Amino acid sequence: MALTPLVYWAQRHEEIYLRVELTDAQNIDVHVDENVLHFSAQGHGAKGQNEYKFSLEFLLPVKPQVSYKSTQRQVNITVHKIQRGWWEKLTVQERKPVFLAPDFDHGFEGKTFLGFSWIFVNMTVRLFIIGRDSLYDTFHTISDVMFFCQILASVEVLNAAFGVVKTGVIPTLIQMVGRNFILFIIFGSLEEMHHKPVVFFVFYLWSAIEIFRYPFYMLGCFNTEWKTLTWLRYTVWMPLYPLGVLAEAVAVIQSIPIFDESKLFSIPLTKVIGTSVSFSYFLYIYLVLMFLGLFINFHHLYKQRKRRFRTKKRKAN
Ligand SMILES: CCCCCCCCCCCCC/C=C/C(=O)SCCNC(=O)CCNC(=O)[C@H](O)C(C)(C)COP(=O)(O)OP(=O)(O)OC[C@H]1O[C@@H](n2cnc3c(N)ncnc32)[C@H](O)[C@@H]1OP(=O)(O)O
Repeated sequence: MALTPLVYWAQRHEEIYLRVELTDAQNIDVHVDENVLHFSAQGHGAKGQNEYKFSLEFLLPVKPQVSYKSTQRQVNITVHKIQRGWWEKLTVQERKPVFLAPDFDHGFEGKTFLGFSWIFVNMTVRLFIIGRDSLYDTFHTISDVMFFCQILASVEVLNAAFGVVKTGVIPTLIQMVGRNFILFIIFGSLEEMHHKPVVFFVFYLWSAIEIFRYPFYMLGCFNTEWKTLTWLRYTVWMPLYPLGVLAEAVAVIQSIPIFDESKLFSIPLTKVIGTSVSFSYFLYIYLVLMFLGLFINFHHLYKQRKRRFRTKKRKAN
């Protein structure tokens, strides 16, 4: 007897993603006929090894060509919308089919937002309660969550590279490389940096922008906009980005004598010469790259801001 598998769904403006919970699926047949997706396969699902089937009639027109990929754990199906836009639900039926559920795996923005909010609130509260002393132990109290958030945020580069979101790969890459370099190399590898107040300024400036940016993306996923939030997302970076890069530059400069002394990451030259090239030479080059990166991303964000507010004005007319 054919059973129904569990199906999770998510959407982007141009695509629908279905994740069918079937392990080792075989004899897979997926096709769209008159806007109805038909799926059948043999595999191991919620009711053991069996034949599983389902059909879904989409809310709005989709292209008849579907693509799918079967992994050991699931079958991933991608369907392309004919018209770009956000659907309020997936199917035409009034009631959602029982086997269908939203796929929250696509919502990394939510987790990253929670992480950065925790950082921002925690640092603010500690500053009010402990005062200046809180500047000296930011790394010990915050770094684990910051590592987690930054690793999650690195997904943004993949999203940009695979065209999941409409954003440039280069600005996203600059942002990711820039932050991870400071977090993992400058702060992460040098214990001497952990108690410096600069850690507080870097973490505070990073998280201050993200508490506006991620909710803005999250609302975008639901095709919703809150004007004040949009304004904040496209304005707050103006003072924060240069200040953030300045704080990062201070961290790099403070780390140079430590790298020189410890010889960490220095490149040993041959025994005949008997010396090594200090990592600090790379850091001097990096300082120049930082301001180049700042210029590229400042220009990018300025263009995004103009595009966003120009489109809004045009829509309003
Ligand atoms: C090549 C390597 C070289 C290495 C050199 C290294 C040098 C490094 C130097 C630079 C160091 C910088 C380190 C960083 C410091 C700081 O962060 S300081 C603190 C302040 N920081 C900021 O203000 C920057 C914040 N960051 C950003 O804004 C982004 O990361 C960005 C990449 C710089 C720009 O974002 P972008 O996505 O391009 O712009 P948006 O307008 O926001 O988005 C475009 C559209 O895409 C949609 N979208 C994007 N992401 C998502 C998502 N996750 N989910 C859903 N949708 C998303 C977004 O909604 C937009 O769509 P539309 O609304 O339809 O336009």
